[in-house]
Amino acid sequence: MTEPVLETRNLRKAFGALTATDDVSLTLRAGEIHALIGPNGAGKSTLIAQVSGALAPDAGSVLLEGRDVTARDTAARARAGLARTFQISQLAMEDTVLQNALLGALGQSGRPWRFLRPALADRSLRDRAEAALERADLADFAATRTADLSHGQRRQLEIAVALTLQPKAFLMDEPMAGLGMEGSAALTRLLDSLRAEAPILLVEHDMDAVFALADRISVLVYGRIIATGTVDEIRADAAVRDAYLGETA
Ligand SMILES: Nc1ncnc2c1ncn2[C@@H]1O[C@H](COP(=O)(O)OP(=O)(O)OP(=O)(O)O)[C@@H](O)[C@H]1O
Repeated sequence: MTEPVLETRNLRKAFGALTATDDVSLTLRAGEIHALIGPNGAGKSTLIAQVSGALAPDAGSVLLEGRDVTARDTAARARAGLARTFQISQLAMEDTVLQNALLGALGQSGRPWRFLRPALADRSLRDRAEAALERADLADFAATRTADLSHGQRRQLEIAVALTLQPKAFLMDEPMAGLGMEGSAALTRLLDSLRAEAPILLVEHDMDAVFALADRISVLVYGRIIATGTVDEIRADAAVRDAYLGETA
């Protein structure tokens, strides 16, 4: 089997007496959506924070394309191709959709942000930002003020901003949260097609979305992975049903 795009090995993080992630090893392979599910407080956000570099593990490592990035900070991991979308929006609400996408492209080019105005005239940056908007189904909204987008469109814009980094892997923490049926359906379609460009490690409570999208699911309970498998395998797993899925499966 080819090398995973992203891998965690034996990640451990404790907060005082509480072990929030306990010896977590998982892989993200090219072309897949790997969903991470589990009850509230299971350690999902703590795990994502260690993968992104926001939180240093007590033990274990994170590998991107086989390279150990555990010592690198979030900015260095982002430059290396790890794209994260956030639970709390990082978008500049008064700027247009295109300006937000340009900020992403500009961030990757390493130029200082105060050069946004010249950047609007920079053909290569503009092309990259416009291509990302097109990819996220937002080409028609380039000139729209970001605050005027629907909730779901803002999520699409966050993904467009991440796409300007030309990522090797996505980390997504509850992208469906707060979306209505229409927004969830649009985002599900987008994620479904994105996996071909870069695999997605997806933390998500919306089980309809997880079951529709995931190639593999890992179930985290009290900081430990109790099962990893396909949708069918996870739905049929007695321990998972007891610990988490209950009647929803
Ligand atoms: N900075 C911190 N200091 C102390 N305890 C923390 C800290 N961050 C998280 N925890 C604890 O670690 C455990 C795991 O939390 P985490 O937020 O990772 O879970 P989660 O699976 O993401 O939950 P949710 O689904 O509610 O987002 C929880 O018991 C939480 O209270």
